[in-house]
Amino acid sequence: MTADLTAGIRSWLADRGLDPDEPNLRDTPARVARAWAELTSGYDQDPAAVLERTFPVDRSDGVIAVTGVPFTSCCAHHLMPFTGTATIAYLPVAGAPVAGLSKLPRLLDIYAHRLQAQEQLTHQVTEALDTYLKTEGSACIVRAEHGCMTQRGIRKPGAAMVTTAVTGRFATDPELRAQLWDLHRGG
Ligand SMILES: Nc1nc2c(ncn2[C@@H]2O[C@H](COP(=O)(O)OP(=O)(O)OP(=O)(O)O)[C@@H](O)[C@H]2O)c(=O)[nH]1
Ligand SMILES: [Zn+2]
Repeated sequence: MTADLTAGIRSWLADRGLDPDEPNLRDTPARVARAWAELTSGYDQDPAAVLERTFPVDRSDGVIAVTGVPFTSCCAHHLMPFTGTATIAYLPVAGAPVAGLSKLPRLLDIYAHRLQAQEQLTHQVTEALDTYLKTEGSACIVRAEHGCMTQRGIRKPGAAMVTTAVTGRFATDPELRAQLWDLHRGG
């Protein structure tokens, strides 16, 4: 599979009228294959394993959030990068064990290292939180710039896509949702 990609890139360079053996291009097919292995490494990782390890806490009945989490992903439509930041939040069932803080960005990174639509990425994060932790709801807000929209096609640098996913009490309680947006804005 990696060999096919390497051969494909080499053939594309040649078709484009370039010399695949010139010094700057000689190792490019192998580099591209390595880069794509990294960009799609999330298919080999299990989100359940990330949230498996939890910790008991005396009180865990408020919103737990991590904000401003930078990420990079790749759009399934054009295979171009999209980059931005996310807010990830959940409301644990009172008294339930909580996940380690770093596990929320780890969860995002697993899904981001798959070929994505931003809406899907956003929902996959909340689905995983609700599936693998005891929550009364979860939320994810993603803001990102898509290379396929900023560097080619319509070419609108600076235009960002914002997507949200809310479940449980975040979906039904307006006060919680307002609190979520305050947290997202850094309040
Ligand atoms: N909803 C959504 N659309 C995306 C995402 N990433 C890329 N796209 C869009 O995918 C669409 C693909 O549209 P097509 O018409 O098949 O492809 P295209 O001719 O390259 O379209 P243009 O980008 O408009 O030039 C484009 O409108 C992209 O902006 C994403 O994460 N979510
Ligand atoms: Zn795209």
